[in-house]
Amino acid sequence: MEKPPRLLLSRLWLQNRVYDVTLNSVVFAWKETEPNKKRPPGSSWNTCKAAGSHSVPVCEIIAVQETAEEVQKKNAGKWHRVPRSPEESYQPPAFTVFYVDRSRQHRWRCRSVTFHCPDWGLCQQWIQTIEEQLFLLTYRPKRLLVYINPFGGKQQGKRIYDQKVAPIFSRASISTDVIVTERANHARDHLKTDADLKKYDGVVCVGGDGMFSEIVHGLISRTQCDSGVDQNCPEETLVPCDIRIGIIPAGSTDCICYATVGANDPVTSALHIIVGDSQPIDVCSVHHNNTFLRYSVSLLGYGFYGDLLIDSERKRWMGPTRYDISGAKTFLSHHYYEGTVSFLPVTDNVGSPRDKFRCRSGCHVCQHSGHLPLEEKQICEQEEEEGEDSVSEIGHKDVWRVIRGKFLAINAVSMSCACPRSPKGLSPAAHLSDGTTDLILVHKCSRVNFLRHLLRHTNKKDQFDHSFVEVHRVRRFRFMPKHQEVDSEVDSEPDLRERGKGLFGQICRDHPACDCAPAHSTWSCDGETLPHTAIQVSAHRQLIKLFARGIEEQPVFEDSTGVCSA
Ligand SMILES: CCCCCCCCCCCCC/C=C/[C@@H](O)[C@H](COP(=O)(O)O)NC(=O)CCCCC
Ligand SMILES: Nc1ncnc2c1ncn2[C@@H]1O[C@H](COP(=O)(O)OP(=O)(O)O)[C@@H](O)[C@H]1O
Ligand SMILES: [Ca+2]
Repeated sequence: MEKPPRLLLSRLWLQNRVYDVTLNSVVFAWKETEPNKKRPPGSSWNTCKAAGSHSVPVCEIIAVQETAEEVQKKNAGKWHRVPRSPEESYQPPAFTVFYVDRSRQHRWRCRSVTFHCPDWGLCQQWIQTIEEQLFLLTYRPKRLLVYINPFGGKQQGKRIYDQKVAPIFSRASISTDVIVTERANHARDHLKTDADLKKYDGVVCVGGDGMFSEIVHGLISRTQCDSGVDQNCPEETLVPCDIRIGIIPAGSTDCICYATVGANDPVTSALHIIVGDSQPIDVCSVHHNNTFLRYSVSLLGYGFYGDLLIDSERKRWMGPTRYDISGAKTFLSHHYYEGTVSFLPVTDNVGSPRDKFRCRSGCHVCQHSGHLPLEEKQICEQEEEEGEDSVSEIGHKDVWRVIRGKFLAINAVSMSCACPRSPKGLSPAAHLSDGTTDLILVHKCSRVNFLRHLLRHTNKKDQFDHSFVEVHRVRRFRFMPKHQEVDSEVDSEPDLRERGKGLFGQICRDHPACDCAPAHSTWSCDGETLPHTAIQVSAHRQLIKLFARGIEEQPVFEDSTGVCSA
């Protein structure tokens, strides 16, 4: 491949060493001319030999600025920067380049490198040329609308934004309008009706998955409303949202951030926003009959995760620990729920949920998964009673399958749902933007087996390799709880049944003589509960876009001598 023409080449100092520094439209690079030797006073700039080199893609440069001469001074026991005094030794004009540096575990850091120039004119020429190249990166955001949930996670959202994110946005010359939310659904309602979205290149959410869900609901509803699309119709093809969303993780699970970037780190996310990354994401719409309920991007869970969520909401004051306490309690209660799951398996997809390869940056499965219209397909229902061999219609395209059974958990995940609690996620091979969701059915089994299954979310073993677990990649599915199969009228109102109270009450649920337990669970949808248990779900391919690029393959680390943290 032909190299792009060089824009600048100069011999400059970096920490008293001499470097050949080059810039073309793709790469900014510096190569030490004589390693491990300081430039002797009065020596020529042109007598040094080539040695170790460093390079940064132009698209990963954050900013360039003229460097005011500063020195580190100790005052009252603390080091701080002060301008050089005229008596201090002469330092030539300098410029600093801020750029993305990859650290461990998919974390990005903003590094800087400062070059001293022999004259003022050359320094200005470098600054101007780099700025011109950055100006050409038109996909980078310049104006952002930021929503901060001050109560998400450990209630650190505001501090995280002010201390870690705002300074890098300002370094990258991004202007922001910041709204600290005052109530639940404040961000959603503002986006739906009030926000002047034309003013912005992106919306940033500082909070957890629940807060992100608010932003998603606001933007999707606004887009459908502007396009005249009826969200209540389950068969509608939804219009994708143009504006990208950035997530600064400050919540309890942070799975959407983790599964799209590979880390729940505010600085990493801020840098992905600044460089203008774009990652399309699938969204599931959830309906009850012809009524729209919610959108789901991460986990739509019935049984274990639904019960866990209900319990954890009462413990919100505990912060993220609430999920561990409620997780243990829900595990002990060991509820199973009867019902019927019908689903439309994907037959034309490149991937499967049992694949060993993962959805990563530039994923070919996501790029090549075609978009099938969602109109009703041929329906051929077959019943598969538990314990019997299932007879499937192999080779038959777009056939609905029906599974009636007793389930400990029914989970639908449109992405892996990797998070710090489960670094590989609920469905490790799920794809961010292939237009499908992975439907995981955990049939009734013993507590010990269920624990084995749960533990596998935290280690390298395959969590689907159990006789009581099945996983299907689907475009659509439906669920009908058993108690509503006979009388579908029951579900015309939201479920308001009283649940068994307390841990003991829940454990008694399996005892036939005890009538204190509910016949159904509650759906948890990205951390919110749904008012109905009978639902229809459709996956919508690439409905929203994030400032992310998918998880990058692990980089090779190299020592960046002469480079310091920003
Ligand atoms: C014995 C060890 C068992 C460990 C099992 C761990 C499996 C964890 C999988 C977690 C998947 C999380 C999917 C994401 C869900 C979020 O949308 C939702 C709301 O998040 P937030 O707004 O940030 O609070 N979080 C949950 O539903 C919590 C799931 C907690 C699981 C322990
Ligand atoms: N100012 C606020 N007061 C109360 N609740 C809020 C506020 N702003 C947002 N929320 C709600 O808080 C819930 C949890 O937010 P989130 O940031 O996801 O934290 P967590 O990850 O801890 O659940 C979301 O459902 C969101 O609607
Ligand atoms: Ca998907």
